[in-house]
Amino acid sequence: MQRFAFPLFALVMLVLPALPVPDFWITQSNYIGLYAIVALGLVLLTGVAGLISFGQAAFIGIGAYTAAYMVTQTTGSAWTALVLGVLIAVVVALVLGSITLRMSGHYLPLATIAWGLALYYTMGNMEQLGKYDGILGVPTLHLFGYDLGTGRGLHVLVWVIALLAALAAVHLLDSRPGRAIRALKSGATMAEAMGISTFRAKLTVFVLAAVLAAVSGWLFAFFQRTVNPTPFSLSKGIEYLFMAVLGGVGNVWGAFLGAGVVKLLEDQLQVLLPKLIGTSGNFETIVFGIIIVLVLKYAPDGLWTFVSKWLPRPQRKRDWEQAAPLPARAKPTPGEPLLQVQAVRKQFGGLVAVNDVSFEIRAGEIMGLIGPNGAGKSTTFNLITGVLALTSGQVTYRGEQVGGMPSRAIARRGVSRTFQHVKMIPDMTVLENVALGGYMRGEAGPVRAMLRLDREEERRLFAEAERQLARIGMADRMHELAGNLALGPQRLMEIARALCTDPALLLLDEPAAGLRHKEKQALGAVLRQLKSEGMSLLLVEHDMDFVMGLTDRIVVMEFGTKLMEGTPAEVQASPAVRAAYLGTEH
Ligand SMILES: Nc1ncnc2c1ncn2[C@@H]1O[C@H](COP(=O)(O)OP(=O)(O)OP(=O)(O)O)[C@@H](O)[C@H]1O
Repeated sequence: MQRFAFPLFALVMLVLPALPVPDFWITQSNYIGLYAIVALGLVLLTGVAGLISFGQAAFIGIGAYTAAYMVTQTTGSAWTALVLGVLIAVVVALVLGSITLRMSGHYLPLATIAWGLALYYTMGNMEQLGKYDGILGVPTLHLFGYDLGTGRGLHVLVWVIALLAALAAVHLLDSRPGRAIRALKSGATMAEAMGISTFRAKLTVFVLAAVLAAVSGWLFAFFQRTVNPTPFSLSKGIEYLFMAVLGGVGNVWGAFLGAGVVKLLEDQLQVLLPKLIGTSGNFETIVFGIIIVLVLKYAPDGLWTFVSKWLPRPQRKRDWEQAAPLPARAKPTPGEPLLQVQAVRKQFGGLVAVNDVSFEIRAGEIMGLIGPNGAGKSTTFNLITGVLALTSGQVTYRGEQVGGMPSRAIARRGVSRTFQHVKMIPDMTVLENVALGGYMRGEAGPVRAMLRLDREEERRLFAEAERQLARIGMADRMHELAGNLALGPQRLMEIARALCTDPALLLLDEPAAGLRHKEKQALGAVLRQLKSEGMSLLLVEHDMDFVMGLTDRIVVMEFGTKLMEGTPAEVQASPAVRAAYLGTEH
């Protein structure tokens, strides 16, 4: 059914101008199309990537003013203005994004507010742009010698662009770069551990949203045929955000629903409210405020959830059977020194969480890292994988100094990991989550993805993801949503995702925590199987039976220091370990 929904919707919107509908309908539909293009950018930016921008209206202004200025004040064509407007928006987005996106928290929203205000006053004070009166007399658009006008002709162009943008967004979200963007919301740590530059992914989506807004602004100039600062103010920027949130920020089609509902409701309220209240004013803003509070409370994912409930979730077609395998790295020979941790230290203010700890892992062995709560095991893990910066000490992997490298650089060298608290994208399938691990082994970028020129690589990634799921015995669950899995299968899925990175060393942070007895046995079998295939493993684990039965050697930590290192038998026999770890006396 969903397969037919898009062509049907597209058909209706494209033939609408040819039907004997009132001109008013066409005008409304033009507005909805223009708004939806902007809201689409916000769905990607806010809904998918979790970044908030109040400055989208300013990017629309860039597109609109560039078009209006060029066609009225210069000999430049409307199409040159489109290219230039988009270019300016890209440059502004790159500058704003480069400054703010490396920083966490509220820097981006604040910067977009400043940007929205600055552009509004710049537009309103520039003589060349007609100050607050703006630029009047923008001619209509011509395409192939045909005058598109401001009604039915332009409607076709507006909706072709809106629908193509939606299709491109759908394609992007179902691709290698799209999965990277979708991973942003779950926090940077997991994405970076999969080799993703989260900064680049954020910048990509921020620029994309700016481009969509600028294109909408370009259309807006020829639709209104006059351009002034009011439609590009900060309050309009908030209204676009409102459309995306109301429609459903997590879904491409939510942008269309949000744009439609806001536009139609706004018109109705503007007529109705003055009659009810007896005086005119922008009362619809108050009603919108109330609506958004209600929607956020009762349908936090927006109104689209009420529509999507009725649409079956399409299952991915398994078309990767013939796909060529992904390139794999040369594996170390068994016994080769793989990881050397030399006197690593981590201080958090006055607390020494890891105190000059040293150990070595050789290729093909399973090493355990144990110790009481707070001993510094997870911190040691984070130092090895580059999540935390070393205070001092060295980490050498296959002869190369990796201490101090960002975690994605370490991941690229073949060190992969799972997390103490499972980190995944709940609304993606198990297969897609695991394919995220293959990110470093592909190269398709956003443009290739939007144009659907990445399908061969996607097939190879999915074939690899399925192979890794089969390796841990979960291939039959690949189409399930990851968020619907119980904790045990989620932990196994994380291992499959780590395996999909083609690692030579796998770091597992409490893989058996929360697992039932049978699940632990299955996990033990999987890890033994991996070892027999030459994989090297370092695991932090609290379950003593699990560790003792599985590992070749164990490092015991206590209060941030290394207490001892030895075989499971030696560790079990050590009175010092018993005292420290099991809380018994010597
Ligand atoms: N980001 C941080 N800032 C300040 N202190 C931290 C931070 N991370 C860890 N610590 C402290 O460092 C010490 C070691 O913590 P860590 O999580 O490495 O221990 P652990 O051995 O993994 O414990 P558990 O088994 O409970 O996970 C603890 O005292 C912890 O409170």
